[in-house]
Amino acid sequence: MPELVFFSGTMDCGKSTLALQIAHNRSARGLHSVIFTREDRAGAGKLSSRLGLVTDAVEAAPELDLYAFVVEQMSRGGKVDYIIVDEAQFLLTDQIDQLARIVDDLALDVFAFGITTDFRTKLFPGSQRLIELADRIETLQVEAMCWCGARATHNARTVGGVMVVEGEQVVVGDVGGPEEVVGYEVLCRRHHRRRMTSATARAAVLSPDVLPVTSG
Ligand SMILES: Nc1ncnc2c1ncn2[C@@H]1O[C@H](COP(=O)(O)OP(=O)(O)O)[C@@H](O)[C@H]1O
Ligand SMILES: Cc1cn([C@H]2C[C@H](O)[C@@H](COP(=O)(O)O)O2)c(=O)[nH]c1=O
Repeated sequence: MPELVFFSGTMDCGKSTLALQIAHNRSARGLHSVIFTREDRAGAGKLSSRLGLVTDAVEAAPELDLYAFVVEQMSRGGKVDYIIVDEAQFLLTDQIDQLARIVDDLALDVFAFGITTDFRTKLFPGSQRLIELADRIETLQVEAMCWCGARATHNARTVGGVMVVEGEQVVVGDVGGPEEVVGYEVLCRRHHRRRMTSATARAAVLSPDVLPVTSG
């Protein structure tokens, strides 16, 4: 049975790498994919992994009907065996419904990859719809780690290394960049709740505790 599978995890846990591996293994056996992505860091129409691999993809802009796009490809004689979608959290809920229709009406597997929650721990609409519709949800096995060594489960947005909780839901960016710019850091829930990034934890260790001064 064809399936809609949602591979989810934090940022930097290997989702795009796995998407590229699935595409590689299947294309080595003569299977043809349509690869959709949206707002990849490498630019429009690219699916890139931090391991340095990159492939061309179809930019799933908000106005693109993914079901109609695949039907069009097939009706022109294009061979389509399965679909890959990266950065699926950025898709509109209607576009996730179109993916489910691709599975059900065109009998194609759809492998969607994305983060579930934003920097405020709220579900992205695209991810919420995937959780609602997917046949299967897979958590990636390579654990991203918090600075404390625990499994990272949440994505923090940082400015100058300090976690922020205000701002637009979508700001394309990366982990591990220079601290002065807007970036991201993956944290365990405990440290996300305490807004403790690696930079603020370091600063806390360096500054001696200030004892309360009592008079008299
Ligand atoms: N220099 C490196 N050597 C080995 N593995 C790396 C290196 N840089 C990144 N990675 C691996 O790549 C993963 C990120 O892969 P990527 O597919 O870009 O993640 P995602 O799409 O989930 O954000 C990291 O978790 C790490 O396992
Ligand atoms: C948490 C969070 C992330 N983003 C952006 C940042 C990146 O461009 C992508 C995630 O890509 P990855 O391949 O999984 O690292 O999402 C965002 O726009 N808003 C957020 O809250």
